[in-house]
Amino acid sequence: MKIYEKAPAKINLMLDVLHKRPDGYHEVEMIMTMVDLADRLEMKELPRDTIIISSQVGYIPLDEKNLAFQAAKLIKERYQVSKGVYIHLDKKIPVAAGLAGGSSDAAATLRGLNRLWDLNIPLEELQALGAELGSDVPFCVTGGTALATGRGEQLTPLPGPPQCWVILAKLPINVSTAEVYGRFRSDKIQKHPSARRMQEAIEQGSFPAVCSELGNVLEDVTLQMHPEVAQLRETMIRLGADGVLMSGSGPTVFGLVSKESKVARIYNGLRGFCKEVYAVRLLT
Ligand SMILES: C[C@@](CO)(OP(=O)(O)O)[C@H](O)COP(=O)(O)OP(=O)(O)OC[C@H]1O[C@@H](n2ccc(N)nc2=O)[C@H](O)[C@@H]1O
Ligand SMILES: Nc1ncnc2c1ncn2[C@@H]1O[C@H](COP(=O)(O)OP(=O)(O)O)[C@@H](O)[C@H]1O
Repeated sequence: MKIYEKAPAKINLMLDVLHKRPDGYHEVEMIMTMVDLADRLEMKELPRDTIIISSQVGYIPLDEKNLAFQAAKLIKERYQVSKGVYIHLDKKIPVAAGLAGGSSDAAATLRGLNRLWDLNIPLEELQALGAELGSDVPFCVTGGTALATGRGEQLTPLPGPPQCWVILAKLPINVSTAEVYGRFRSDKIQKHPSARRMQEAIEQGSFPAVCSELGNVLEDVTLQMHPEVAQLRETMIRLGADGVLMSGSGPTVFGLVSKESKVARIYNGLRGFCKEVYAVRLLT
């Protein structure tokens, strides 16, 4: 039997870091939502007790470093499954981009193997398994829109933000999430974004309020390391995006745009100096 799962990318509409915890992680407050840019996973049962990963791209690990491999291994061990699985990752989400591509692949693997092997694991249990793989994986298990606290694994579902276009632009720069958190200094923060005000903006369905509440305290860290990301951000504002922010630890910058008539102009303007540009819708 063969099954398919979609693994969409996430963006952080706001991200605040409260403090560093004794376990080395940072306590965060984030509002995350999914966009219609997704990897596609094909999963096929194998009679042998093995996990095989393939992909059409050559720049991700295909061994135990792959998050889909780790998810399959975890579920097999925890639920004593002796069958194997072949997983093909059709990668569409840019890698190490702040869009949680690997985390979403891990979450899709958990959902997919739950179906493939009729394990009937409840969603909350899948999320708890996901938390063992990465801070963003529990959110990716259910998707939608949520307030994430703790190290990102404690989730409160929210309604979807008002529908709009999302223009994503990623320069060919690799950013390590651990390094960005490592360089973060809370005393350097001028203004903290507010989860409460972003939540209100979403609940009111106010697109202008969502745009004005966008904020990410990791942005300054990545922009200082890579000034070209700051230029990209400025260009997106100049081209007329209604709200602009870096997603997660970056380097992807996204622009929210309400009018379809503006999308082509912004997209084409960005393509001038950034090869990877996507114009997608929110997954509400
Ligand atoms: C910044 C965010 C925002 O959504 O996303 P990305 O930019 O990675 O997409 C997340 O907090 C990233 O989540 P994720 O990528 O799953 O991180 P993990 O694998 O759990 O952790 C990678 C490393 O980041 C640091 N880390 C991560 C989460 C957190 N709350 N505090 C941290 O300090 C730790 O150094 C950890 O070793
Ligand atoms: N299935 C996967 N897809 C993409 N990257 C993966 C995957 N599994 C492991 N990785 C590794 O995880 C790292 C972070 O990738 P990714 O999840 O795309 O970043 P981010 O969390 O910044 O969005 C990369 O260095 C990549 O090599």
